[in-house]
Amino acid sequence: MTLLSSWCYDGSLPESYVMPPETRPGDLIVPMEKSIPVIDLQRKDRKETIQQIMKAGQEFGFFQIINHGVSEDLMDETMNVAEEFHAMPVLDKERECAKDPNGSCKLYTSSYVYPREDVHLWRDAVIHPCRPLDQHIQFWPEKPNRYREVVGAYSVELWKLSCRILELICEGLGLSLNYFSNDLSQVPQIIINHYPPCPEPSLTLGLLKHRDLTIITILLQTQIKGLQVFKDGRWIGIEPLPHAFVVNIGSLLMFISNGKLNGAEHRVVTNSRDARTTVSFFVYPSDESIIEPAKALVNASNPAIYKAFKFADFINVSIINPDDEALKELIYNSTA
Ligand SMILES: O=C(O)CCC(=O)C(=O)O
Ligand SMILES: [Fe+2]
Repeated sequence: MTLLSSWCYDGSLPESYVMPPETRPGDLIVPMEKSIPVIDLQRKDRKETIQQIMKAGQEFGFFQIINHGVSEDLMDETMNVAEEFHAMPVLDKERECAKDPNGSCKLYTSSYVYPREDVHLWRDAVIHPCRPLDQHIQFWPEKPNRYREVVGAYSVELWKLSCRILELICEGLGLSLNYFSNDLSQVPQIIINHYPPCPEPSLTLGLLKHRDLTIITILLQTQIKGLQVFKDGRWIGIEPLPHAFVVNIGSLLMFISNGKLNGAEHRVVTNSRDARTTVSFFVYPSDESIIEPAKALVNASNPAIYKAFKFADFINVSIINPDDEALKELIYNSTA
């Protein structure tokens, strides 16, 4: 396998990474002043916290959380292990990700569909399931040495944090607090993204404009900028805050909330100086889960914007056999 991190340091930007003008990042300096809300989860007033989350979820689809209860040491250790993983030689990374005969741990460059891409993305990634931990941890990398110990502890904490955030969102939406405690949130995955320094950051991207195909995503980043959110027709940079998490609403929660929460579009720009590593916690449903606007949010004056569909069918038309028309047909309720 050719990973970006194994060849990119001495090269110029190959043609296959040059994006068409309309998708290029263009301005690398984007405003931070209107950046996304920062929400303190330790505030005493639960109602206030919920209101802040709902407002941020509607306006930006993104917010940062501080005082979230995950230890700073664990966050730092997780980032260290993530950076060490991507710094290993390609053959080591391949070996460490090949422990599951069913391929649950995936190492790839650009996107899942590299061979089908017109233009490649400037990132490498590893993704694996993390729950229940004892069913998956034996297939995770054993190098760097502390990978399993640290990422295992991290995924347990992030699971708890995701449940807490989803409960606050349920309360904000007026859904029962356990709305997501069934199949809808039971298959989280850890993804470690790595964006090496890029020779031509203005011509390519680490990730194209997208919505996460998740319920929510919780992102750990460092002080190195790169993530941008699309709001009101322009890009806004997400300012790195030490030991904060960036939380975003995924498309599935946009469907379930019948559009009340915004699954915001975002992208990743690269830079020529620093490698950037991020760790995302993707909250996913099981393949068989039915995604649909919550019944409590739909009535005669708020008809369902979206149809009910199986998560696996959504993944199929979004990623496996991407087809825009089939996707629209699957998700939109034409009678609304
Ligand atoms: O690396 C980042 O800043 C964002 C990653 C992301 O958007 C994703 O993994 O879906
Ligand atoms: Fe994303």
